[in-house]
Amino acid sequence: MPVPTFPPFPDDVPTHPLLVVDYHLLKAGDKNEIDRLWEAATGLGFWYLKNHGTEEEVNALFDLGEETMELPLEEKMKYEQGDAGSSFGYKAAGANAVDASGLKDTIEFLNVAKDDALAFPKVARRSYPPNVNTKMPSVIQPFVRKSVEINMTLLGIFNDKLDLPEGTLQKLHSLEEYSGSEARIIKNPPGLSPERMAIGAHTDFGSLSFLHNRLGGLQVLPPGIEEWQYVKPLPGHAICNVGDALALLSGGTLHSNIHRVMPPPGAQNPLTRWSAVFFTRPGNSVVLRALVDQSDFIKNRVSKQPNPESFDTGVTSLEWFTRRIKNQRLKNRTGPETWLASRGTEQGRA
Ligand SMILES: O=C(O)CCC(=O)C(=O)O
Ligand SMILES: [Fe+2]
Repeated sequence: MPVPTFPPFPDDVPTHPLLVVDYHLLKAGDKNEIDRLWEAATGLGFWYLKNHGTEEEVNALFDLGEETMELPLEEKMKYEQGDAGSSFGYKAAGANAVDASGLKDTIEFLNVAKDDALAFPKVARRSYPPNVNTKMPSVIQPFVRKSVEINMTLLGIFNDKLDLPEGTLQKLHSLEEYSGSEARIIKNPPGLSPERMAIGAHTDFGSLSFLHNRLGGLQVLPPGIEEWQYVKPLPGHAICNVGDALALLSGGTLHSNIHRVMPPPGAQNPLTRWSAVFFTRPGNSVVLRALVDQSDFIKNRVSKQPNPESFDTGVTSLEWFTRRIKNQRLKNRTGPETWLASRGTEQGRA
């Protein structure tokens, strides 16, 4: 399908510029580009990535998303993620809270585990709608493979910069171990008030997110700033960000920034908003603690943090991830404390 054109992103809303990082140059080992990535990842923790070569895979995933979300709700609900804290499968609009008051989210999404994508036609973690299975080899697998390659390249660069023994971060995100890594396709319906939160303020649970969207709506709350600012989508540019797991492993060197999703602003508001993401998360057994024993750089960094003890969570990636997902679900809500129990490294900013 040809890529449609959209009304322009408005020029009268607060917008936060991100550094643009060129994936070709990173692959070629360009020192300036590597330094720019490092600046972005240790600063806001968000950057644009160009020349990532995943355009076709992303367009195909958007088409599959449309096809899937058009299925009757009853059919989609057969593949629902459930209330026990597993992320894989379908999530209906309104199943999660967007804030402590328990206001409902407005997005529906489908998450496909990287373990299922790579094991297909074997079922590793759970089942998916038949149309998704049909497109697993032609759409999901290619998107997952390219996303994994890109995020592993970024992890390799961070590994060097953090002075970790060769391959340390890559091993903690091994493809062989089951993990929470997943591909996600998100739909937010059109015409909602620009003030209506679609996804509440959060930090991402895992290590690296590789995000694609066409319309505005993503907002960040940069450190030291009290106003939410939009991240403008740029054609052909992915938006990448650091999540909690990598922030913890790196002793806070890499920054997991709080963000949320609003309906598209301005002339884009009447349109359905789609986004596609690949989340790279550590293997399920990885304990989320700063890698102080493997890097003096990280050890030194943690010692200078106001709360060094917060960099040893004592829980595994699976436990971290399960707690956060479970407590976002409105079915599990008892009161504002449930929302609080879903929080990550936001440091009280949400
Ligand atoms: O849709 C977006 O632009 C961002 C989605 C997001 O933050 C998430 O799924 O964690
Ligand atoms: Fe996110």
